Amino acid sequence: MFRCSVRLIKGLTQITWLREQPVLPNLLYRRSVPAAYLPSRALRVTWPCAEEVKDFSLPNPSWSQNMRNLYNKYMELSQQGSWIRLPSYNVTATHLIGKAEQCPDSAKPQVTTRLFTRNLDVEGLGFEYVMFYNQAELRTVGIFQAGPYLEGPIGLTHGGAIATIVDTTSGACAICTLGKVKTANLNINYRSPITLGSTVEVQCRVDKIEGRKIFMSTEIRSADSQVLHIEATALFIQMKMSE
Ligand SMILES: CCCCCCCCCC(=O)SCCNC(=O)CCNC(=O)[C@H](O)C(C)(C)COP(=O)(O)OP(=O)(O)OC[C@H]1O[C@@H](n2cnc3c(N)ncnc32)[C@H](O)[C@@H]1OP(=O)(O)O
Repeated sequence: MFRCSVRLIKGLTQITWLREQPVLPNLLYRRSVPAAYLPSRALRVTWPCAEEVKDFSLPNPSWSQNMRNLYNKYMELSQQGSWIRLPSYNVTATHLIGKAEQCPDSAKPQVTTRLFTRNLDVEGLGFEYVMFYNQAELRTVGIFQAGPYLEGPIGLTHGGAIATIVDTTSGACAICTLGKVKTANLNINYRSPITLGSTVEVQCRVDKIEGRKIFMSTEIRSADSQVLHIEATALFIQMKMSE
């Protein structure tokens, strides 16, 4: 599936054409697990292909009412077909292999890495978020609730944690649009602080695509849209076929 996605993507520069491409093959393309991500023998973490693999972008008891309201809004839009909820796991390789696919025996040793934004075992302490992708408009929306372990200034969210959410939400949009990418550049204007525990809406869109470069812009606003917290731009580079 990965080779197929790469073939489809190769040489494409027209946004209009990209709008017609399927989302999930880009997100869930299959590839072998790189040696660098395979485990040391000292640590043991459950392999993500286990049946009970958890999707972290579903509601949990730590979610605020604002978070639930925004989630319900985009779930309703998803049912109408314009948006798709992006599943989220705590090991990056799970996204690459896909939940439904069988683990190759060679990849079964226990993975020791965790996705940075999903590295806490207790719900609500760190990053609580869910992302939706709109394929027709090449946009993602992230609904983000900042937990108490993301503190920077007293009672406020750390700027690095905010940068992480910008990178993650705009990166997810770039991946859904072009396939595997890396962040090359991230610029953030912090307009007003995000209080710990509050819920905000992260709006990302593709500005343009030039060859392997995809330019994104992001705004973070309060749940009621009244307060502008962040304005950001990012550049992602599509990975080469050999990577
Ligand atoms: C599973 C769920 C995940 C959710 C999403 C998470 C997203 C998170 C993504 C990340 O955080 S990635 C980790 C942080 N990023 C890195 O570690 C990247 C480190 N840098 C690199 O690996 C390389 O520099 C990079 C891949 C970005 C580019 O190297 P390449 O060899 O592939 O590209 P090349 O140097 O050939 O440049 C290709 C084009 O991009 C341009 N370019 C590259 N870096 C640039 C830069 N920094 N600024 C502006 N332009 C840049 C370059 O000029 C050129 O333009 P032209 O095609 O017009 O000539």
